[in-house]
Amino acid sequence: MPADATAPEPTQNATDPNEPILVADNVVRRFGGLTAVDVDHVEVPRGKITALIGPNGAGKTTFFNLLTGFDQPDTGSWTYNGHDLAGVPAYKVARRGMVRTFQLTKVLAKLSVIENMRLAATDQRGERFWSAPWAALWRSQEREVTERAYALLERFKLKEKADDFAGSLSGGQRKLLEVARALMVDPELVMLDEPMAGVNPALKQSLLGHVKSLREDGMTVLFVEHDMDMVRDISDHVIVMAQGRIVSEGTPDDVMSDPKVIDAYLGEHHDTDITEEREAAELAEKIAEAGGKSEHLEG
Ligand SMILES: Nc1ncnc2c1ncn2[C@@H]1O[C@H](COP(=O)(O)OP(=O)(O)OP(=O)(O)O)[C@@H](O)[C@H]1O
Repeated sequence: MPADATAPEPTQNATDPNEPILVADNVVRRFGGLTAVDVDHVEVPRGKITALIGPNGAGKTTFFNLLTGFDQPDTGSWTYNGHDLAGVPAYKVARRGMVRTFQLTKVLAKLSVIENMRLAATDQRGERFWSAPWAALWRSQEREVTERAYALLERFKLKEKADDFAGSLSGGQRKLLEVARALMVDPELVMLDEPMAGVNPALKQSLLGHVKSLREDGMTVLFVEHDMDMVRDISDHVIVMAQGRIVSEGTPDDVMSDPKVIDAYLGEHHDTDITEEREAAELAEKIAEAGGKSEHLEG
């Protein structure tokens, strides 16, 4: 047992600010006859906010799951800070400083907010934390975890809710809690899965501010999102997936004016019902509008 069992695994040495933090090559994931992910090459720039967008079923969540060790690809490799991550289990990926958020589950909803925070630290430290035989060491580690948890709850304006059940929080507050939980391990790369889903307009601005503050604190953010306003507002870089592949990349303005992106949103729905087709058309319109809006602002 090493002296400091709770210390994050050593972060890797390739931290040149100009080097991408994450690089993936030839990552393929099939479900039976369906190829959900087929990414030839993609890079996530360090210290920036990158959005991963695409129509429903494009493979975004599956790709997230693969990168973070929650699923295994059929083929492919990817590196984080220059080190191979293929085959590394999710808790070790988190220990190395790459964490992702999830929707809260029922079990977590029945725990208090502070318990959720504390659990995030222990989850990601792995079982050996709890099997440590030294009670004194435990206690001091627990104290540190609790202090960190309260400090983060304060930052995310959730301190008053510390003893409430997580299930009693609003959708937006749960999203804040998810981000706060992710920060328990002091990550370098934070991956957010649809942070705006279920968030009311009042909390949206606050959440946007928090995501931007992660970048100000030197973290890299990669997020999956359908909310095009958020994508346009805060992304430095946008990666677009459709049918498992990367179809476009660039600044928000670049991708939102890329005909391949509009096609991707419309094309997915040629054979589907009229409601889905209308939704896709509206989304494509929103992308076009958002692109136009930013051109207008810049002009
Ligand atoms: N466990 C699974 N078994 C079978 N098919 C799956 C599984 N997970 C995902 N898929 C399929 O893989 C494709 C990609 O799904 P995925 O959820 O990654 O897309 P997405 O871009 O995240 O979509 P959304 O924006 O709707 O969340 C879809 O066709 C989906 O039905």
